[in-house]
Amino acid sequence: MSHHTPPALEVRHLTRKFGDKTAVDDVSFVVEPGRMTGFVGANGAGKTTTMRMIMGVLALHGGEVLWGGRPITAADRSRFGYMPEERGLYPKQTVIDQLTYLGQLRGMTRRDAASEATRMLDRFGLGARLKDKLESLSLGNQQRVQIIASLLHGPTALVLDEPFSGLDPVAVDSMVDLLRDRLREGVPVLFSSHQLDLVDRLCESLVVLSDGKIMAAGTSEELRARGPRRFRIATEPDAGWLREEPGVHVVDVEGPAAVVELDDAARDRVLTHAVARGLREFTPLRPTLSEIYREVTR
Ligand SMILES: Nc1ncnc2c1ncn2[C@@H]1O[C@H](COP(=O)(O)OP(=O)(O)OP(=O)(O)O)[C@@H](O)[C@H]1O
Repeated sequence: MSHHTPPALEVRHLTRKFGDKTAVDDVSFVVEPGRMTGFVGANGAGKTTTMRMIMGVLALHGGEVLWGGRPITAADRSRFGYMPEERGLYPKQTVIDQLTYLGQLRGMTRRDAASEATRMLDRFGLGARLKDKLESLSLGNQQRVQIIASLLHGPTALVLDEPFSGLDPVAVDSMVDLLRDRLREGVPVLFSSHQLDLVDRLCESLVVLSDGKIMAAGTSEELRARGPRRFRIATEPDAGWLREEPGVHVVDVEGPAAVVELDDAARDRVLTHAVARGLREFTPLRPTLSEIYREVTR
């Protein structure tokens, strides 16, 4: 096989209505290869609907889905890994039979599917539960099996609807390990989540949806560069004077230290004044993705 850039997953002007309501409204974003992209937004923002359209289980009312720059095909989608919101496994079947069967549906041989499923179950701490029925597992463990089902066939892209919900921190970490294997091979990963702290820790890119519309989309760096810049400024004996400075929004001040938002025009002037007042510190702060999320959905 020739070495080529792995494909990106892209949606352009995606639109979906339910009756009078536009659940997804002209949504465009790119999930870059090898990148964990977090998909966040309040309940009902349209994340599940968007993911269903990407996977072709829900018809598009406008826009398109592209894979590697071309309109996506059913064959492309069949190589994706998808974890739908409704978890569709069979409670009465054993874990290993189920995963083997799902692997075969995805074109694996019985033997490959069984050995890969066993390997992944081991990594997920479920090696001893192979022959147990799914319904005898805790919900968190059922969730792990569901995750393995979406990863078993070495998918070319991953679309995961709330994959971490209900997982304990250890399970989250082992899942992230499994995902990183795929990311290293250039697989784009889109996952929705309500857990902003997790998104913060895991994602290089973020897509923020609100009421069906894109509020922000891009890499963490791009999004951080967009908002107002925050600085920590310390001057002796106190930093209260910053409240009087034009172009400065004081977020917090305590004795000699303050956290402020500055526009570029104010920065040099504030620095000059700070030096005149006994400068101790003038440090740019990196907002977390959670802060960016709150900023763009405010
Ligand atoms: N089959 C449907 N019929 C009618 N309305 C629907 C249907 N599916 C979704 N909707 C509506 O579309 C909007 C978006 O729903 P969606 O499930 O995509 O949001 P979400 O961001 O995934 O929310 P959550 O975080 O709660 O899962 C909601 O207002 C929802 O009620």
